[in-house]
Amino acid sequence: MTIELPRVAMLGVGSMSGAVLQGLLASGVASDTVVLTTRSESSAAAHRVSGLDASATETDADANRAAVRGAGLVVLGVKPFGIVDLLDEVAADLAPGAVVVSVAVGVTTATMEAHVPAGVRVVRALPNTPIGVGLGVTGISAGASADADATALAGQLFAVSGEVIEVPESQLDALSAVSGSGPAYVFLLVEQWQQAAEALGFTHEQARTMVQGTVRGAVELLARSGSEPADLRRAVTSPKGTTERAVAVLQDADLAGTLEHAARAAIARAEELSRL
Ligand SMILES: NC(=O)C1=CN([C@@H]2O[C@H](COP(=O)(O)OP(=O)(O)OC[C@H]3O[C@@H](n4cnc5c(N)ncnc54)[C@H](OP(=O)(O)O)[C@@H]3O)[C@@H](O)[C@H]2O)C=CC1
Ligand SMILES: O=C(O)[C@@H]1CCC=N1
Repeated sequence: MTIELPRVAMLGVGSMSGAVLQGLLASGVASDTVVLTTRSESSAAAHRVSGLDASATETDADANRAAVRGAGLVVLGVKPFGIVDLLDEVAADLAPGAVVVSVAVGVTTATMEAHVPAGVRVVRALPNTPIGVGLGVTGISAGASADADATALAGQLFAVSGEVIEVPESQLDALSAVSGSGPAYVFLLVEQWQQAAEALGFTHEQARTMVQGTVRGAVELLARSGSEPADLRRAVTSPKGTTERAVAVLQDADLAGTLEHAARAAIARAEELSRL
């Protein structure tokens, strides 16, 4: 999919927005469509090495304001507690009708709308880092200020590199607790599973091949077969066989309950962040 975007200003380009940027460039968006800012000069310099227009607030106090001038899309990629200050900094320089998209967890569109001029349209998105390899999952919600065009434009940023789910804003932090944070859950599972394999006497390399190869293969099989995971699990689990014993141990650990508990802890933290 190739897309036409207006000039895009990305304010704060770290792990998350950096992955969104990677996805955009991989999809064919021209690098001169995008202007970037970071806090540190070292981060901006790293982007300039890749031929991008990047400046740092550390060395140019006007960097954020300059970046948003004339930008039709402004992507906020700073930490949640930095969003309001950043909006106050750039508000007077936002183009009339600009679409401001925040990827921050916790900070509501109503909060953001109170810090931008009338006519600026605010959208929230919660992507995840696999968007950098074209396999993102992004939740998106329009603020009261955003019309369908604004939401569609913002959605394109993420749809070029994965799936986009539009949800009511009241569900966005819960979506983040599933798919936004989700890659961390998968990486933790892989880490701990590899540790278990090493405890059984395999080398780190062997454990890596077995666990990562199995995860990749199982996910691909799930995607290509179109089957339910429970059916594929049953196909591995021979009655009275070995997997049955292992799965019984895992089921005793109440994985569903533990994952729900983890997600609720993330949602509670998003609520705390919304009050900072
Ligand atoms: N990481 C993830 O998987 C996800 C993160 N998010 C959201 O993304 C946002 C960013 O998180 P993450 O990418 O992990 O954080 P990072 O710390 O990796 O990135 C933050 C970026 O903001 C820059 N920055 C900080 N202050 C300013 C400023 N005043 N002006 C311009 N740039 C600034 C930093 O510059 P420098 O590099 O110089 O420090 C850095 O590039 C958060 O709000 C988070 O809630 C949402 C979904 C998933
Ligand atoms: O941990 C965080 O706060 C961010 C939001 C979702 C994933 N990372």
